[in-house]
Amino acid sequence: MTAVVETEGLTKFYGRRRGLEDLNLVIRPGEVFGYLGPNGAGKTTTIRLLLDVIRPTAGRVTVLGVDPRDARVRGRIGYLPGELTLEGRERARDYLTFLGGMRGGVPRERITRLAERLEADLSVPMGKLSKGNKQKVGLIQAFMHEPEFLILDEPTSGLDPLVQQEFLAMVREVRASGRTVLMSSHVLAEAENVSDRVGIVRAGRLVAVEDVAALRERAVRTVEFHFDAPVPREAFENLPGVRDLRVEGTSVRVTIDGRPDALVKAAARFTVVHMVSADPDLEEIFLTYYSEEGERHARTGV
Ligand SMILES: Nc1ncnc2c1ncn2[C@@H]1O[C@H](COP(=O)(O)OP(=O)(O)OP(=O)(O)O)[C@@H](O)[C@H]1O
Repeated sequence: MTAVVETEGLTKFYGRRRGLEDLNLVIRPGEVFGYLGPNGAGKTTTIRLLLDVIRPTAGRVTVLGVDPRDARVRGRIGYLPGELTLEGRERARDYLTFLGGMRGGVPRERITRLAERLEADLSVPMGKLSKGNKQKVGLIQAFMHEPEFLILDEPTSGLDPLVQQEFLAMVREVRASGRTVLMSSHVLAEAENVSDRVGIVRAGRLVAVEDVAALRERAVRTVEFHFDAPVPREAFENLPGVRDLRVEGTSVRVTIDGRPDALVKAAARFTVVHMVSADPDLEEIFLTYYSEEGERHARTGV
């Protein structure tokens, strides 16, 4: 299958200032790719290159199999810019209807349904929309024509937590229909929920690309079992991935590194009355990885 995005040595300098350097990235059809990095890392630069808003200094890029300069590809993409400018007296609904017409006609009910889901007020003139409502209008226009590829720059900024959840549900639906999403963020927690893979960019360089499920599997977490009677320590010793074993009467507390399978099977030989497993803090794992491996990647390129 053709990659949705494929870049080779993609580079953008603004004069002497590095925006992005030597980006080699493939985004596969049907995945949600989280593009993460601190402010000024190069996320927006990458997105603008994909959309032909700016042109590369060096390197190559294809989007949905074609050069982004091919204007026909634009209609197949839904784009939420990071800095949205929605001004004027036109009502949000009229603006969205107009845009929908430009994109070959978007059913009115679809716009209404998206507005309901995001709790967006479309009766307000655009210039008078609150920041959060502007963001919602931006999201509606990105999703409404059901594009093959959604590029969302900081999509949840300004949205309250409940609306964020709804947005994430929308992203999952896009993936379920086999379409592709690239979303940028400077917060891992926001992207980890829905992303299949995450890429980290820093100071214009991609320092890591990780599978979220694999990252979770590598995570260190604490697990606690409570049994109906005291258990022998030996039953939990030397289990693969188990560290810091503490057996106190009827409870067992361990740190596990990787899969909990062996531990769960060992515990299942006794009567478990209660179990606590702290969710791995992906942000923490990622930061560890980011500071150790990431530094190495950045230095050596491997
Ligand atoms: N038009 C421009 N002219 C000069 N430098 C620019 C321009 N746009 C971006 N840069 C620089 O390129 C680098 C990458 O910026 P970019 O906007 O891509 O980062 P970002 O990861 O999107 O950050 P943010 O989260 O703040 O939007 C920064 O050092 C920025 O100052």
